[in-house]
Amino acid sequence: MENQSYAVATQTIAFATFMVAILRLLPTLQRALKLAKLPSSGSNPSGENQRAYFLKYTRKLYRDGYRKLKNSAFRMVASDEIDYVVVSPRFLRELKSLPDDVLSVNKGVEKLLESHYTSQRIDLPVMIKTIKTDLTPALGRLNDGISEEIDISLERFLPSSEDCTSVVVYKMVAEIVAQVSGRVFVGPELCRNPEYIEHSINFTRELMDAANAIKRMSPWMRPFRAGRLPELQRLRSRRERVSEFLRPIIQERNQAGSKPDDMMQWVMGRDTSADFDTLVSGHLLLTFGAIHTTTAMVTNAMFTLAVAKEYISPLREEIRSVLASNDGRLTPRALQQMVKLDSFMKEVNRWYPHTVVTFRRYVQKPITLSNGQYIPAGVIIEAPSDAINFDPDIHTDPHTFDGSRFYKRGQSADPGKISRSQFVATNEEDVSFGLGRHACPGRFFAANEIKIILARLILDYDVAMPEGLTERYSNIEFEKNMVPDATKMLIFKRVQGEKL
Ligand code: HEM
Repeated sequence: MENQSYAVATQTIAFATFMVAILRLLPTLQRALKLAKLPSSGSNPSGENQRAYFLKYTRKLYRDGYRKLKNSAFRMVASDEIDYVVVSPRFLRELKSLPDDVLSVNKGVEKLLESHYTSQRIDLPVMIKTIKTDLTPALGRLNDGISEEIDISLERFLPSSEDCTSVVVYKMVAEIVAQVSGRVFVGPELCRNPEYIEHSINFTRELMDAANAIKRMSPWMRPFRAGRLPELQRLRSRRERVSEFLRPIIQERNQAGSKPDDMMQWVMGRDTSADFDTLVSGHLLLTFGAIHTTTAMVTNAMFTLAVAKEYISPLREEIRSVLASNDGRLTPRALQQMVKLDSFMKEVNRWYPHTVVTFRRYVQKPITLSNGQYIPAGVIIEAPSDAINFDPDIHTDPHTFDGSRFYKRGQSADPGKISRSQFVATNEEDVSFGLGRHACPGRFFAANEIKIILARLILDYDVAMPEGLTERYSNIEFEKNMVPDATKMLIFKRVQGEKL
């Protein structure tokens, strides 16, 4: 009798567990059924496991899918457990205006960074507001400080003599960018501190290492094992050191009446109730968004200039003449007049973007596109920015590198459309900086900083490949990211008599 009731109890528990599992899986199953109705970017003909296949051919898979299916939304089976739906320019106009409770940028980034485990806070609207309303309008008065910081940091790498110097470009540029951005983020004393520069450069890498280590772990194991990952422990320790580094500065600013002219202070002024954790998290979010994106862009431009020397003379000429007509100062107006440099930067960014997708949004409520396709909640949509950049219907002869492409386009455009050819432009056919309300708010600062660094390097130095090398260094592709090789060197030689 006792055995019988034990058996019944066991069966009931097993059935209940089964039902709970079914109920929990139901939304996933429903989503899978709805998703199956969307076309797929293509099967995996190699027989390799899907993860390996995706990692090997990511860029190609997006380009092939876009070429075949650019008039519809399509599924992309990637290397993680997330369902992705790729949307082309045709749908971006209708999607970009949807509110955040339908398409969430934060949830998309939280998934990318595995915020639940890495503890990186994303939802910090004060940072975006401060970039837009304080940083961008302040560029005019910040540029002299930015130029000063570039001079100071360049001296560490490039001697003022006319000898040739071999430099690991990414390392040099990362230090310049960390210091220059730091000047604007936390002021001149801190930004020159080697510890600050080291945190700025390494935080992003450690955050991505931790997020990727978590993604490699089975979702079922994460709640139990993720905390023990060495990558996550390294990230925690980095965050603690950054907190301790920033603590006295934040305390001092809370107590003293002084008001430095920098991001940290603007954020504190804009949100007077912001606690210590918010300020540190905000600073780290800024570091994540700003340092390696800008560094990659400048490094890519230098790698290209070292082999495409025909651009050096016209760019130098433009920089010289703009300086001459602006009393030798790199004001935002002067930088805006550097249209050939702007075009060159935009073409470099088209060819060597840091990611193959932008406009990543988590779908919180289902959407029906104008062509009738249904996108269920729970997936991430992405714009295939790299594939769009090489679409022959958008760019003539897209596989030819033409540094003057956007200059020529700007010259021949109607006055109302000239801005579409600028480096900072965003529209449905140009999503390198994303699109809509959440398009990169830091792009005006980035363009400003990149132009000042490049103007300085182009005017003052001749740049060349090391002896025996003639080909541009290839970028390294991993998953959806593409980065310049951080180990590669170029030769810099001071141009006689030049000084910016
Ligand atoms: C060449 C350099 C840069 C590139 C290529 C770049 C690219 C991007 C892209 C593609 C997005 C996503 C936009 C979207 O999904 O619609 C983004 C967002 C963002 N970027 Fe940048 N970025 C750069 C520099 C910067 C800098 C210097 C800052 C800070 C001063 C910054 C701060 C941000 C922030 C805070 C967001 C999130 C915006 C939001 O969620 O509303 N970025 N960036």
